[in-house]
Amino acid sequence: MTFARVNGVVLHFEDRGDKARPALVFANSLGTDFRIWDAVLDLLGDRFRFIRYDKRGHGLSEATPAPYTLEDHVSDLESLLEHIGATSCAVVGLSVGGMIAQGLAAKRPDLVKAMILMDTAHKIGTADMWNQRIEGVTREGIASLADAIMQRWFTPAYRTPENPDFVGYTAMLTRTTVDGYAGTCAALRDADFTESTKALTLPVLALVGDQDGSTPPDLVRSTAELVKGADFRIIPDAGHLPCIEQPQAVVNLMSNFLKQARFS
Ligand SMILES: O=C(O)CC1=CCC(=O)O1
Repeated sequence: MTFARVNGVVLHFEDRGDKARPALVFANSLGTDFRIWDAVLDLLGDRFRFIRYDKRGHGLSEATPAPYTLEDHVSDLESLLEHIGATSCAVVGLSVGGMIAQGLAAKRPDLVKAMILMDTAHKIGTADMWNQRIEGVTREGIASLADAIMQRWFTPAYRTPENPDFVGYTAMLTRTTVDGYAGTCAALRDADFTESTKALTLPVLALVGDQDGSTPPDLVRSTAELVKGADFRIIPDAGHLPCIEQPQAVVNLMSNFLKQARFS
């Protein structure tokens, strides 16, 4: 396990593989930690340097008091990359992780050379929705929201108590700290990257599960359309976390894109 104090917070991260190889950086969604990328990393093999981390308040990273801003999350990742000496990378961002990717690409075009935006958008949800979520989590705990969240994360076929992976990922969600979860809901509530994402010029691939209940295909398509030349693909039989439900399809699309972007 590796930890570092950067930008005033202790982050848990992994920096795996030959540092001379192209660096792929993975940023997670709300209520998850970096283990959601296990299958994708296994399938990608050893072609890349893999950098993944738990954003503040998630996984084994420190939970500073809520609320957070998207700028906090962006600066955390920027500082972590500086700490480990990564000076050029492609960022793979899922959901709020995709917003972190967009924010970092806008802030540091010298650092982010390509981006894979997975089940994410330039703006996710409404202020009312996030305020209700913050209130629910703070008053009743994350477990009170787990059923509704799981319906957005996974397809009905995956979502059965007989599936040990489903049970495990539910535990991952419910063990997220209240500060981390509510703090990141506040960050999502207050973030709108429409203008900054429109100004991006790097290669972008946008992916989405066909049954994503949080950032549905039309929303992800509208984000891809903001960036000139961005590719948009729908992954069959997946909800909000295709890296878990359909890792091979994700890796096939990622590999083609990274080759075309000359990032492999
Ligand atoms: O909980 C959800 O609806 C899924 C989600 C929204 C933003 C994020 O990162 O995950």
